[in-house]
Amino acid sequence: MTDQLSTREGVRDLHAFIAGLPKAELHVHHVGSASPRIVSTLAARHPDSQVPTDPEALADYFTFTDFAHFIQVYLSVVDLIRTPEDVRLLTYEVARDMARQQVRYAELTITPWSSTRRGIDERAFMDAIEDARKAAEAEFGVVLRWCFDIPGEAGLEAAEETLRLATDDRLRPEGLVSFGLGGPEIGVPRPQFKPYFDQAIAAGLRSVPHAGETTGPETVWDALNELRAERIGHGTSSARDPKLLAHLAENRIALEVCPTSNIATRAVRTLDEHPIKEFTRAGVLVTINSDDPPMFGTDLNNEYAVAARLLDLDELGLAALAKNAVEASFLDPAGRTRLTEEIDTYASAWLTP
Ligand SMILES: O=C(O)c1cccc(C(=O)CC[C@H]2O[C@@H](n3cnc4c(=O)[nH]cnc43)[C@H](O)[C@@H]2O)c1
Ligand SMILES: [Zn+2]
Repeated sequence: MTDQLSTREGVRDLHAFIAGLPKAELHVHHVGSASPRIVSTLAARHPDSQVPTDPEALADYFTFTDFAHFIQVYLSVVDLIRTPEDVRLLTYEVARDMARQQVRYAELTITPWSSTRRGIDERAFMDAIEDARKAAEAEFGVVLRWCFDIPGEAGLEAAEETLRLATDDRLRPEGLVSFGLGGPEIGVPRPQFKPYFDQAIAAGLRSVPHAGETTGPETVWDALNELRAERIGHGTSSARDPKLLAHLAENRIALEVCPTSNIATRAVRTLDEHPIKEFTRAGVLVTINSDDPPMFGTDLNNEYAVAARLLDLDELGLAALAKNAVEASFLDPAGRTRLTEEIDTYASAWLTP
Protein backbone atom coordinates (compact mmCIF):
# COMPACT_ATOMS: atom_id res chain seq x y z
CA MET A 1 0.00 0.00 0.00
CA THR A 2 3.00 2.31 -0.06
CA ASP A 3 4.05 2.33 -3.72
CA GLN A 4 3.97 5.53 -5.72
CA LEU A 5 1.29 6.33 -8.25
CA SER A 6 2.28 7.87 -11.54
CA THR A 7 0.38 10.80 -12.99
CA ARG A 8 0.78 12.63 -16.28
CA GLU A 9 2.91 15.32 -14.60
CA GLY A 10 5.36 12.73 -13.38
CA VAL A 11 5.63 10.38 -10.46
CA ARG A 12 3.93 11.86 -7.47
CA ASP A 13 2.83 10.47 -4.18
CA LEU A 14 -0.95 10.61 -4.13
CA HIS A 15 -1.19 8.44 -1.05
CA ALA A 16 -0.82 11.38 1.32
CA PHE A 17 -3.57 13.22 -0.56
CA ILE A 18 -5.86 10.18 -0.31
CA ALA A 19 -5.06 9.68 3.38
CA GLY A 20 -6.30 13.17 4.23
CA LEU A 21 -9.20 13.28 1.76
CA PRO A 22 -12.58 13.42 3.56
CA LYS A 23 -14.57 10.41 2.35
CA ALA A 24 -17.94 8.69 2.40
CA GLU A 25 -18.24 4.93 2.16
CA LEU A 26 -21.41 3.29 0.86
CA HIS A 27 -20.54 -0.41 0.65
CA VAL A 28 -18.87 -1.90 3.69
CA HIS A 29 -20.02 -4.83 5.81
CA HIS A 30 -20.24 -4.75 9.60
CA VAL A 31 -18.68 -8.14 10.39
CA GLY A 32 -16.46 -7.89 7.32
CA SER A 33 -14.86 -4.76 8.82
CA ALA A 34 -13.55 -6.54 11.91
CA SER A 35 -9.81 -5.77 11.95
CA PRO A 36 -7.28 -8.31 13.29
CA ARG A 37 -7.31 -6.25 16.51
CA ILE A 38 -11.10 -6.61 16.83
CA VAL A 39 -11.05 -10.30 15.81
CA SER A 40 -8.36 -11.00 18.43
CA THR A 41 -10.39 -9.28 21.14
CA LEU A 42 -13.52 -11.24 20.22
CA ALA A 43 -11.63 -14.52 19.87
CA ALA A 44 -10.11 -13.98 23.33
CA ARG A 45 -13.62 -13.53 24.70
CA HIS A 46 -14.74 -16.76 23.01
CA PRO A 47 -11.70 -19.07 23.04
CA ASP A 48 -13.58 -22.09 21.62
CA SER A 49 -13.64 -20.37 18.18
CA GLN A 50 -11.68 -21.78 15.21
CA VAL A 51 -10.74 -18.27 13.97
CA PRO A 52 -6.99 -17.66 14.41
CA THR A 53 -5.92 -14.63 16.45
CA ASP A 54 -2.32 -14.36 15.29
CA PRO A 55 -2.18 -11.72 12.47
CA GLU A 56 -0.03 -13.92 10.19
CA ALA A 57 -2.32 -16.92 10.58
CA LEU A 58 -5.26 -14.59 10.03
CA ALA A 59 -3.82 -13.41 6.71
CA ASP A 60 -3.67 -17.06 5.55
CA TYR A 61 -7.14 -17.72 6.90
CA PHE A 62 -8.40 -14.72 4.88
CA THR A 63 -7.10 -16.12 1.56
CA PHE A 64 -10.07 -17.35 -0.42
CA THR A 65 -10.35 -19.95 -3.16
CA ASP A 66 -13.66 -18.58 -4.44
CA PHE A 67 -16.79 -16.69 -3.32
CA ALA A 68 -18.30 -19.73 -1.55
CA HIS A 69 -15.10 -20.14 0.50
CA PHE A 70 -15.21 -16.45 1.38
CA ILE A 71 -18.77 -16.79 2.75
CA GLN A 72 -17.75 -19.86 4.77
CA VAL A 73 -14.88 -17.94 6.42
CA TYR A 74 -17.11 -14.85 6.83
CA LEU A 75 -19.63 -16.93 8.79
CA SER A 76 -16.90 -18.22 11.12
CA VAL A 77 -16.24 -14.58 12.08
CA VAL A 78 -20.01 -14.02 12.48
CA ASP A 79 -19.85 -16.88 15.03
CA LEU A 80 -17.50 -14.75 17.16
CA ILE A 81 -20.22 -12.19 17.79
CA ARG A 82 -22.32 -13.66 20.54
CA THR A 83 -23.41 -10.93 22.93
CA PRO A 84 -24.76 -7.37 22.64
CA GLU A 85 -21.42 -6.20 24.09
CA ASP A 86 -19.62 -7.94 21.16
CA VAL A 87 -21.95 -6.11 18.75
CA ARG A 88 -21.24 -2.77 20.41
CA LEU A 89 -17.49 -3.33 20.50
CA LEU A 90 -17.38 -4.33 16.83
CA THR A 91 -19.46 -1.34 15.68
CA TYR A 92 -17.60 1.23 17.80
CA GLU A 93 -14.14 -0.08 16.85
CA VAL A 94 -15.05 -0.21 13.14
CA ALA A 95 -15.98 3.47 13.37
CA ARG A 96 -12.63 4.22 15.03
CA ASP A 97 -10.84 2.55 12.09
CA MET A 98 -12.95 4.57 9.66
CA ALA A 99 -12.11 7.85 11.40
CA ARG A 100 -8.38 7.09 11.00
CA GLN A 101 -8.98 7.10 7.24
CA GLN A 102 -10.88 10.39 7.27
CA VAL A 103 -14.19 8.65 6.59
CA ARG A 104 -16.83 11.16 7.63
CA TYR A 105 -19.93 9.16 6.66
CA ALA A 106 -20.54 5.45 6.15
CA GLU A 107 -23.52 3.28 5.34
CA LEU A 108 -22.64 0.05 7.10
CA THR A 109 -24.31 -3.15 5.89
CA ILE A 110 -25.50 -5.22 8.82
CA THR A 111 -27.12 -8.66 8.70
CA PRO A 112 -29.26 -8.62 11.86
CA TRP A 113 -30.75 -12.05 11.10
CA SER A 114 -27.33 -13.70 11.48
CA SER A 115 -27.08 -12.29 15.01
CA THR A 116 -30.65 -12.80 16.20
CA ARG A 117 -30.70 -16.41 14.97
CA ARG A 118 -27.55 -17.00 17.03
CA GLY A 119 -29.48 -15.99 20.12
CA ILE A 120 -28.71 -12.28 20.54
CA ASP A 121 -31.82 -10.54 21.80
CA GLU A 122 -33.20 -8.31 19.02
CA ARG A 123 -33.86 -5.30 21.28
CA ALA A 124 -30.36 -5.56 22.77
CA PHE A 125 -28.87 -5.87 19.27
CA MET A 126 -30.55 -2.64 18.10
CA ASP A 127 -29.53 -0.83 21.30
CA ALA A 128 -25.90 -1.96 20.85
CA ILE A 129 -25.56 -0.65 17.27
CA GLU A 130 -27.36 2.60 18.11
CA ASP A 131 -25.27 3.19 21.22
CA ALA A 132 -22.09 2.66 19.16
CA ARG A 133 -23.41 4.92 16.37
CA LYS A 134 -24.01 7.80 18.75
CA ALA A 135 -20.66 7.35 20.49
CA ALA A 136 -18.84 7.14 17.12
CA GLU A 137 -20.38 10.40 15.96
CA ALA A 138 -19.63 12.20 19.21
CA GLU A 139 -16.13 10.82 19.75
CA PHE A 140 -14.76 10.16 16.23
CA GLY A 141 -16.85 12.51 14.09
CA VAL A 142 -18.00 9.60 11.92
CA VAL A 143 -21.67 9.61 10.94
CA LEU A 144 -22.91 6.02 10.62
CA ARG A 145 -26.07 4.84 8.91
CA TRP A 146 -27.31 1.27 8.56
CA CYS A 147 -28.30 -0.93 5.65
CA PHE A 148 -29.99 -4.13 6.88
CA ASP A 149 -29.41 -6.89 4.34
CA ILE A 150 -31.12 -10.18 3.67
CA PRO A 151 -28.59 -13.04 3.59
CA GLY A 152 -29.96 -14.34 0.28
CA GLU A 153 -28.83 -17.95 0.57
CA ALA A 154 -30.76 -18.31 3.81
CA GLY A 155 -34.01 -17.89 1.87
CA LEU A 156 -37.39 -16.31 2.38
CA GLU A 157 -37.62 -17.00 6.09
CA ALA A 158 -34.51 -14.83 6.58
CA ALA A 159 -36.02 -12.23 4.24
CA GLU A 160 -39.23 -12.10 6.28
CA GLU A 161 -37.32 -11.77 9.53
CA THR A 162 -34.97 -9.09 8.15
CA LEU A 163 -37.99 -7.13 6.94
CA ARG A 164 -39.60 -7.38 10.38
CA LEU A 165 -36.43 -6.22 12.13
CA ALA A 166 -36.16 -3.31 9.69
CA THR A 167 -39.74 -2.12 9.76
CA ASP A 168 -41.23 -2.93 13.17
CA ASP A 169 -41.60 0.50 14.77
CA ARG A 170 -40.62 -0.88 18.17
CA LEU A 171 -37.31 -2.18 16.81
CA ARG A 172 -36.33 -0.17 13.77
CA PRO A 173 -33.16 1.74 14.67
CA GLU A 174 -32.95 5.47 14.06
CA GLY A 175 -29.84 5.08 11.89
CA LEU A 176 -31.45 2.66 9.42
CA VAL A 177 -31.67 4.08 5.90
CA SER A 178 -31.68 1.16 3.48
CA PHE A 179 -32.51 -2.45 2.74
CA GLY A 180 -30.07 -4.79 0.99
CA LEU A 181 -29.50 -8.31 -0.24
CA GLY A 182 -26.14 -10.08 0.18
CA GLY A 183 -24.51 -13.49 0.09
CA PRO A 184 -24.08 -15.68 -2.99
CA GLU A 185 -25.99 -14.83 -6.17
CA ILE A 186 -25.66 -18.16 -7.96
CA GLY A 187 -28.85 -20.14 -7.28
CA VAL A 188 -30.39 -17.18 -5.42
CA PRO A 189 -32.59 -15.35 -7.95
CA ARG A 190 -33.31 -11.73 -7.03
CA PRO A 191 -37.02 -11.61 -8.08
CA GLN A 192 -38.11 -13.87 -5.19
CA PHE A 193 -37.26 -10.99 -2.82
CA LYS A 194 -39.52 -8.47 -4.56
CA PRO A 195 -42.33 -8.54 -1.94
CA TYR A 196 -39.82 -7.84 0.86
CA PHE A 197 -38.21 -4.95 -1.00
CA ASP A 198 -41.65 -3.55 -1.87
CA GLN A 199 -42.57 -3.48 1.82
CA ALA A 200 -39.22 -2.06 2.90
CA ILE A 201 -39.50 0.72 0.30
CA ALA A 202 -43.08 1.41 1.42
CA ALA A 203 -41.68 1.81 4.94
CA GLY A 204 -39.29 4.49 3.70
CA LEU A 205 -36.12 2.45 3.19
CA ARG A 206 -33.91 2.76 0.11
CA SER A 207 -33.12 -0.28 -2.03
CA VAL A 208 -29.44 -1.28 -2.36
CA PRO A 209 -29.06 -4.97 -3.26
CA HIS A 210 -25.83 -6.68 -4.30
CA ALA A 211 -26.10 -7.73 -7.94
CA GLY A 212 -23.75 -8.67 -10.74
CA GLU A 213 -20.92 -9.51 -8.36
CA THR A 214 -20.75 -13.21 -9.22
CA THR A 215 -23.46 -13.51 -11.90
CA GLY A 216 -24.21 -11.76 -15.18
CA PRO A 217 -25.90 -8.47 -16.10
CA GLU A 218 -29.36 -10.09 -16.02
CA THR A 219 -29.07 -10.09 -12.21
CA VAL A 220 -28.45 -6.33 -12.27
CA TRP A 221 -31.55 -5.88 -14.46
CA ASP A 222 -33.52 -7.96 -11.94
CA ALA A 223 -32.25 -5.79 -9.09
CA LEU A 224 -33.37 -2.68 -10.98
CA ASN A 225 -36.69 -3.94 -12.28
CA GLU A 226 -37.83 -6.22 -9.46
CA LEU A 227 -36.13 -4.77 -6.38
CA ARG A 228 -36.20 -1.12 -7.56
CA ALA A 229 -32.51 -0.72 -6.74
CA GLU A 230 -31.30 2.88 -6.30
CA ARG A 231 -27.67 1.77 -6.21
CA ILE A 232 -26.09 -1.54 -7.09
CA GLY A 233 -23.68 -3.41 -4.80
CA HIS A 234 -20.73 -4.23 -7.10
CA GLY A 235 -22.57 -4.52 -10.44
CA THR A 236 -19.31 -5.76 -11.92
CA SER A 237 -20.87 -7.74 -14.76
CA SER A 238 -22.79 -4.66 -15.98
CA ALA A 239 -19.75 -4.04 -18.20
CA ARG A 240 -20.92 -6.91 -20.40
CA ASP A 241 -24.16 -5.13 -21.34
CA PRO A 242 -23.86 -1.73 -23.09
CA LYS A 243 -27.63 -1.10 -22.76
CA LEU A 244 -27.38 -1.64 -19.03
CA LEU A 245 -24.42 0.73 -18.74
CA ALA A 246 -26.39 3.37 -20.65
CA HIS A 247 -29.39 2.83 -18.37
CA LEU A 248 -27.27 3.16 -15.21
CA ALA A 249 -25.60 6.31 -16.55
CA GLU A 250 -28.83 7.95 -17.68
CA ASN A 251 -30.60 7.31 -14.38
CA ARG A 252 -27.61 8.19 -12.15
CA ILE A 253 -27.79 4.74 -10.54
CA ALA A 254 -24.42 4.41 -8.85
CA LEU A 255 -22.30 1.30 -8.79
CA GLU A 256 -20.66 0.51 -5.46
CA VAL A 257 -17.35 -0.66 -6.88
CA CYS A 258 -15.02 -2.66 -4.58
CA PRO A 259 -11.98 -3.52 -6.72
CA THR A 260 -9.84 -5.51 -4.26
CA SER A 261 -12.85 -7.49 -3.04
CA ASN A 262 -13.52 -8.63 -6.60
CA ILE A 263 -9.99 -10.01 -6.86
CA ALA A 264 -10.04 -11.61 -3.39
CA THR A 265 -13.27 -13.51 -4.09
CA ARG A 266 -12.04 -14.33 -7.63
CA ALA A 267 -14.99 -12.55 -9.23
CA VAL A 268 -12.40 -10.74 -11.42
CA ARG A 269 -9.03 -12.28 -12.32
CA THR A 270 -6.70 -9.30 -11.95
CA LEU A 271 -7.03 -5.61 -11.11
CA ASP A 272 -5.96 -4.71 -14.63
CA GLU A 273 -8.96 -6.66 -15.94
CA HIS A 274 -11.37 -4.83 -13.62
CA PRO A 275 -14.13 -3.10 -15.64
CA ILE A 276 -14.07 0.16 -13.63
CA LYS A 277 -12.71 2.07 -16.62
CA GLU A 278 -15.58 0.83 -18.78
CA PHE A 279 -18.01 2.15 -16.17
CA THR A 280 -16.54 5.64 -16.13
CA ARG A 281 -16.19 5.69 -19.93
CA ALA A 282 -19.93 4.93 -20.17
CA GLY A 283 -20.70 7.82 -17.78
CA VAL A 284 -21.81 5.59 -14.89
CA LEU A 285 -21.65 7.14 -11.41
CA VAL A 286 -18.83 5.13 -9.82
CA THR A 287 -18.27 5.05 -6.06
CA ILE A 288 -15.24 3.44 -4.42
CA ASN A 289 -15.69 1.09 -1.48
CA SER A 290 -13.83 -1.52 0.57
CA ASP A 291 -16.56 -4.18 1.18
CA ASP A 292 -14.87 -6.38 3.83
CA PRO A 293 -11.54 -4.54 4.18
CA PRO A 294 -9.44 -6.60 6.65
CA MET A 295 -10.63 -9.84 5.09
CA PHE A 296 -9.43 -8.60 1.71
CA GLY A 297 -6.21 -7.04 3.07
CA THR A 298 -7.31 -3.55 2.10
CA ASP A 299 -8.86 -0.37 3.40
CA LEU A 300 -10.76 2.49 1.80
CA ASN A 301 -7.61 4.55 1.24
CA ASN A 302 -6.04 1.66 -0.64
CA GLU A 303 -9.18 1.28 -2.78
CA TYR A 304 -8.88 4.97 -3.76
CA ALA A 305 -5.22 4.37 -4.64
CA VAL A 306 -6.21 1.37 -6.77
CA ALA A 307 -8.88 3.46 -8.50
CA ALA A 308 -6.38 6.28 -9.11
CA ARG A 309 -4.09 3.82 -10.87
CA LEU A 310 -6.79 2.09 -12.91
CA LEU A 311 -8.45 5.37 -13.93
CA ASP A 312 -5.25 7.42 -14.17
CA LEU A 313 -6.57 10.05 -11.76
CA ASP A 314 -4.88 13.08 -10.26
CA GLU A 315 -5.96 14.88 -7.08
CA LEU A 316 -8.98 16.51 -8.69
CA GLY A 317 -10.06 13.17 -10.15
CA LEU A 318 -9.83 11.60 -6.70
CA ALA A 319 -11.81 14.45 -5.17
CA ALA A 320 -14.46 13.91 -7.86
CA LEU A 321 -14.66 10.21 -6.92
CA ALA A 322 -15.09 11.15 -3.26
CA LYS A 323 -17.89 13.54 -4.28
CA ASN A 324 -19.58 10.77 -6.29
CA ALA A 325 -20.00 8.85 -3.03
CA VAL A 326 -21.60 11.87 -1.39
CA GLU A 327 -23.97 12.30 -4.35
CA ALA A 328 -24.98 8.64 -4.26
CA SER A 329 -25.33 8.55 -0.48
CA PHE A 330 -28.52 8.74 1.57
CA LEU A 331 -27.18 11.69 3.57
CA ASP A 332 -29.62 14.55 4.12
CA PRO A 333 -29.15 17.59 1.81
CA ALA A 334 -27.36 19.70 4.46
CA GLY A 335 -24.96 16.86 5.20
CA ARG A 336 -24.23 16.38 1.51
CA THR A 337 -23.49 20.05 1.00
CA ARG A 338 -21.21 20.11 4.05
CA LEU A 339 -19.20 17.06 3.01
CA THR A 340 -18.95 18.13 -0.65
CA GLU A 341 -17.64 21.53 0.48
CA GLU A 342 -15.19 19.89 2.84
CA ILE A 343 -13.82 17.76 -0.02
CA ASP A 344 -13.48 20.83 -2.28
CA THR A 345 -11.79 22.88 0.44
CA TYR A 346 -9.34 20.06 1.15
CA ALA A 347 -8.46 19.61 -2.54
CA SER A 348 -8.03 23.36 -3.13
CA ALA A 349 -5.81 23.75 -0.09
CA TRP A 350 -3.71 20.77 -1.20
CA LEU A 351 -3.28 22.13 -4.72
CA THR A 352 -2.55 25.71 -3.68
CA PRO A 353 1.25 26.16 -3.56
O1 LIG B 1 -25.76 -16.26 9.32
C1 LIG B 1 -26.01 -17.39 8.88
O2 LIG B 1 -26.10 -18.37 9.61
C2 LIG B 1 -26.21 -17.59 7.42
C3 LIG B 1 -26.79 -18.73 6.94
C4 LIG B 1 -26.94 -18.90 5.58
C5 LIG B 1 -26.51 -17.93 4.68
C6 LIG B 1 -25.93 -16.78 5.18
C7 LIG B 1 -25.43 -15.77 4.23
O3 LIG B 1 -25.75 -15.80 3.06
C8 LIG B 1 -24.57 -14.71 4.76
C9 LIG B 1 -23.86 -13.93 3.69
C10 LIG B 1 -23.29 -12.67 4.28
O4 LIG B 1 -22.24 -12.21 3.49
C11 LIG B 1 -22.18 -10.84 3.66
N1 LIG B 1 -21.26 -10.30 2.67
C12 LIG B 1 -20.08 -9.76 2.98
N2 LIG B 1 -19.44 -9.39 1.88
C13 LIG B 1 -20.22 -9.71 0.84
C14 LIG B 1 -20.08 -9.54 -0.56
O5 LIG B 1 -19.09 -9.03 -1.12
N3 LIG B 1 -21.09 -10.01 -1.34
C15 LIG B 1 -22.19 -10.57 -0.80
N4 LIG B 1 -22.37 -10.72 0.53
C16 LIG B 1 -21.39 -10.31 1.33
C17 LIG B 1 -23.62 -10.42 3.55
O6 LIG B 1 -23.86 -9.19 4.16
C18 LIG B 1 -24.30 -11.55 4.30
O7 LIG B 1 -24.45 -11.21 5.65
C19 LIG B 1 -25.79 -16.57 6.55
ZN1 LIG C 1 -20.72 -6.47 -0.20
